[in-house]
Amino acid sequence: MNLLSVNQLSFAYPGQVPIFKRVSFNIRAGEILTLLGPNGVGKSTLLRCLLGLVPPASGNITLASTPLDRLSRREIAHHLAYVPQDYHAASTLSVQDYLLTARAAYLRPFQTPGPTEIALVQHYLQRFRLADLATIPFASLSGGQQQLIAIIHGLVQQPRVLVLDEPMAALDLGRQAELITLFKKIAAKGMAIILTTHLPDHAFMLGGQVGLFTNDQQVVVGSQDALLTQEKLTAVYQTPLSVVYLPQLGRYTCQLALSTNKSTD
Ligand SMILES: Nc1ncnc2c1ncn2[C@@H]1O[C@H](COP(=O)(O)OP(=O)(O)OP(=O)(O)O)[C@@H](O)[C@H]1O
Repeated sequence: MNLLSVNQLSFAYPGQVPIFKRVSFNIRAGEILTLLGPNGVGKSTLLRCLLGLVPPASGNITLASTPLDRLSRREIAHHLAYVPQDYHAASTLSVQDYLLTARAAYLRPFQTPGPTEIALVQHYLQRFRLADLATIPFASLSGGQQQLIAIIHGLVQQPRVLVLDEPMAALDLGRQAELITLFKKIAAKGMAIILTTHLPDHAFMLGGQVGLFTNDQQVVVGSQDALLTQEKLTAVYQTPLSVVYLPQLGRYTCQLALSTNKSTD
């Protein structure tokens, strides 16, 4: 069964040319979809459409068999968690209190989180070896720490579909490896994951489907073999790229086709 269906979706900001036209794809339980494309092409905008935060010009989105526009924000939050790119909240909440807000959709009005919610937050903080940050104000964390806590916020919500906007942009290589491993593990247990990234290697490591934003307002969704080719990626990013197979890792890598030779300019 599809958890999320996007059918012929088009979007334009008021008075502007369309960002994307007639995008269609389905996400089932346990699937990973990596969205790739240049700066400003519309990746975050598509994610905001999936959240119902901005209305499409045409087309429709179905979440857990119900049209998205018939679901309340609370109902959407039961199915879908969103980790935005601009999570840098000037929040004075402690890390633990900030993470507890992820459970809001499951609490009654004015009900405060209890031991079950606190244990869930502690579980994820410990899993990421961040338990000592629990009492620190979220706003005082480093950029990478804030990004990790924002991702944990999405996990604490325990959604069926986890949507993340450039979740690895501020993370060191060790944390990126940890996150890619975790995403594969939770996808194997049934959570669907949609994320954006600027590194095709993230897609190669994650496996799953790819959504490639082209420069003509299209988003092509399909297999890595079909879409993450040297020719297609070079055309999308408008710079020479080299896609080569790494036999020792059993996967492809995409590198900028720049050498260390001195420029002759
Ligand atoms: N609220 C808005 N009103 C008008 N235009 C907007 C708004 N938000 C974004 N845009 C424009 O829509 C286009 C797509 O922006 P979006 O943030 O979706 O791109 P992106 O692919 O996520 O970019 P990046 O990789 O740089 O994060 C950009 O040209 C941006 O300037």
